[in-house]
Amino acid sequence: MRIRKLFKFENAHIVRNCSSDRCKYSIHGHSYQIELILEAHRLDHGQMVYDFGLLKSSIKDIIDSFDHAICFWDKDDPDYINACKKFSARWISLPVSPSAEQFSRVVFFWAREILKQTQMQNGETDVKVYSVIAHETATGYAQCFEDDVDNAQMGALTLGDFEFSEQVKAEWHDPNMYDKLKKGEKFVNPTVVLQVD
Ligand SMILES: Nc1nc2c(c(=O)[nH]1)N=C([C@H](O)[C@H](O)COP(=O)(O)OP(=O)(O)OP(=O)(O)O)CN2
Repeated sequence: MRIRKLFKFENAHIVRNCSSDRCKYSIHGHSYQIELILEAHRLDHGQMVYDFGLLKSSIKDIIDSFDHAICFWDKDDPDYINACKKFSARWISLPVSPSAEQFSRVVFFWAREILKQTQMQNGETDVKVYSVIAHETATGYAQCFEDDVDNAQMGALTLGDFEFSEQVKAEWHDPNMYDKLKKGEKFVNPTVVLQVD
């Protein structure tokens, strides 16, 4: 059984070395839509794969890091990186170039790591990320599966290789969320989700 939750954000980037001229030399933005697809072979006590409300804390926060932010590949020109950091309060440094393909890998990777460290409270036993679809435009998307996340040719993804600006971190429900993730600390699910907007 699979469920799907949609997340949206506005983000700016340059994707170096691609074929599209406008894309590789000019900062431009997209209204992204991210489809997070979870799979389980058993239902929880609420007869759900995973309560949608539980996706509105750490997983939503980390995806929302991209919103109204500029993200850049950490191998880009240092002058460009410094300018991004100087003129945008919200930025994310990525170990991979910000193509739609890499957005789908990065979101899959983060969601997988958070779920792995989540202490479930309502009988969820084998819920995992099945796929992530990153819609970059109304006409183009990239879809990632688990073997893509772990494919070294596509670029290694490790938690320590991402960096978030102070403003991004300050807007999370828990500004220490990413440090907790890196340290392998547990994310304890609430027994009741009070706010569902
Ligand atoms: N496989 C990929 N191809 C392209 C990516 C990408 O991430 N993965 N990204 C871009 C650019 O970011 C570009 O802005 C989007 O390209 P494109 O789909 O050509 O955008 P348009 O709005 O012009 O598309 P229309 O279908 O003409 O509306 C380029 N390629």
